[in-house]
Amino acid sequence: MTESTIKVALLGAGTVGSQVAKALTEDSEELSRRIGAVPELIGIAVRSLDAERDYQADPGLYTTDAETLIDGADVVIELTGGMEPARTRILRALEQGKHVVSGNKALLAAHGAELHRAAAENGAQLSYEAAVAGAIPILRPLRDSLAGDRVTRVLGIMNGTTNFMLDAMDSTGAQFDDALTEAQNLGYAEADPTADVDGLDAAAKAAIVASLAFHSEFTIDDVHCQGIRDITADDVAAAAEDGYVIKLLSVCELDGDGVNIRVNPTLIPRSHPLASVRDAYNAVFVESRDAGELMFYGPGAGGAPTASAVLGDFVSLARRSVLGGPGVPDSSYAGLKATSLSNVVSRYTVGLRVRDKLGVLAAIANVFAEHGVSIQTMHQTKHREKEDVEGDHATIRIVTHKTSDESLRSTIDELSSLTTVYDVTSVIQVEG
Ligand SMILES: NC(=O)c1ccc[n+]([C@@H]2O[C@H](COP(=O)([O-])OP(=O)(O)OC[C@H]3O[C@@H](n4cnc5c(N)ncnc54)[C@H](O)[C@@H]3O)[C@@H](O)[C@H]2O)c1
Ligand SMILES: N[C@@H](CCO)C(=O)O
Ligand code: NA
Repeated sequence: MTESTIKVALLGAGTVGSQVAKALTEDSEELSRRIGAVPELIGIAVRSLDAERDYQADPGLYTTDAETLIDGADVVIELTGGMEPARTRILRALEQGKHVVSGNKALLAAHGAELHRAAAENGAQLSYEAAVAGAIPILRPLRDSLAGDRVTRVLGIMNGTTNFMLDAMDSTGAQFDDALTEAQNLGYAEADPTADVDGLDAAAKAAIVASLAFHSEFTIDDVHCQGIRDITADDVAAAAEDGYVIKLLSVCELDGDGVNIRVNPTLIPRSHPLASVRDAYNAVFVESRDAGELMFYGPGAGGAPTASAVLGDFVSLARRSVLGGPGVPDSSYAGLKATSLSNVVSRYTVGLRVRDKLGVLAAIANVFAEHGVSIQTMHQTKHREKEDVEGDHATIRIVTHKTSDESLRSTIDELSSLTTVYDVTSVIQVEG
């Protein structure tokens, strides 16, 4: 019996694309057995034919003509990143009924609805497990395994770069910029790492997760997002002193008739399971009505781990294609809307640099009280030599009881206007 072939076009040969090219080349026989057809890598679209790559495939496979490559394929694997030309190329493939695997969370979080529609209209499959939490299977569990349950909340660490950086700052006292450079060298960061640092990568993932978990359409614009750019070595050290680590947390939860989706740095007690998520690992908790609490943990970034998720999608859709089945479109029947932060309550830690004189603490405590924000602990952590301010000054750290985002914001606004407060050095949520 002659086996059929599945023609694969790979777009991009960077950190992840190289590893996918390697697996498609070296594991072809094993993949054939799993699929029931022979995967044939027919070409790799690149920007430059003679760039250095982590894996060098057959030189004849590289091409700068992505469109012709797509037109001759059965399956297109997009690993170039960014909006264009990735969007146009994926649409071109889907409109011809070709199946697509992508790891492009930025694109999915901006144009997911359009891509899903194109897939459904043309009987094509669109899979993107690699887009969220790297190697960790999280999208397939949300789409398939939990399809009969009701998810109420998803939260976790969904960006490897910032987790790597915060972990390095916590465990070795590394500086922000050095930790970022190392994360880039290890292949964790996006081509433009500001997407990682400013929380946009985690926000894109949160929008994708929320869409699948709550059967609705969310984009990155629905996510309240704060990155880690303002987190200093002092913040990390102060958190450590109090028994906390700082993590960039993503939360998607039912909020009345809608869904609240947010990303922000958060203090986590060292005893909390999320505190032990180190390096570029990710962890995602899913809470649902019937299953209760589920935890997914593993490598959230990096070439080979992410290639694992890409190949999982590829084998899965290729097998379905061999069996003759159409794709299973994502459902967005629920149509839930994103909510504002007004109902979100949390504890916060607030760092202040103040003039060190009689009555300052009382004045600060009074501002919190006026806005109905209850203080749990308040201490003067350090005296510093004067640098940019006149006279003695002190660093104050306050931890609040649970309060609304709105009350906290108005408290911070008023504190900032006090002449005795030089600056508000940090405002970070506290979990647990
Ligand atoms: N690196 C990771 O850990 C990781 C994890 C999950 C998802 N992703 C996603 O996977 C995708 C690829 O990530 P990466 O880390 O491999 O990025 P990368 O920057 O290492 O590789 C992208 C490659 O695509 C090439 N490219 C860009 N535009 C192109 C075009 N128009 N035509 C042909 N080639 C083009 C670039 O030259 C580069 O070689 C991105 O969408 C990224 O968000 C990456
Ligand atoms: N830049 C991303 C890659 C994985 O999606 C991260 O650091 O998590
Ligand atoms: Na994943």
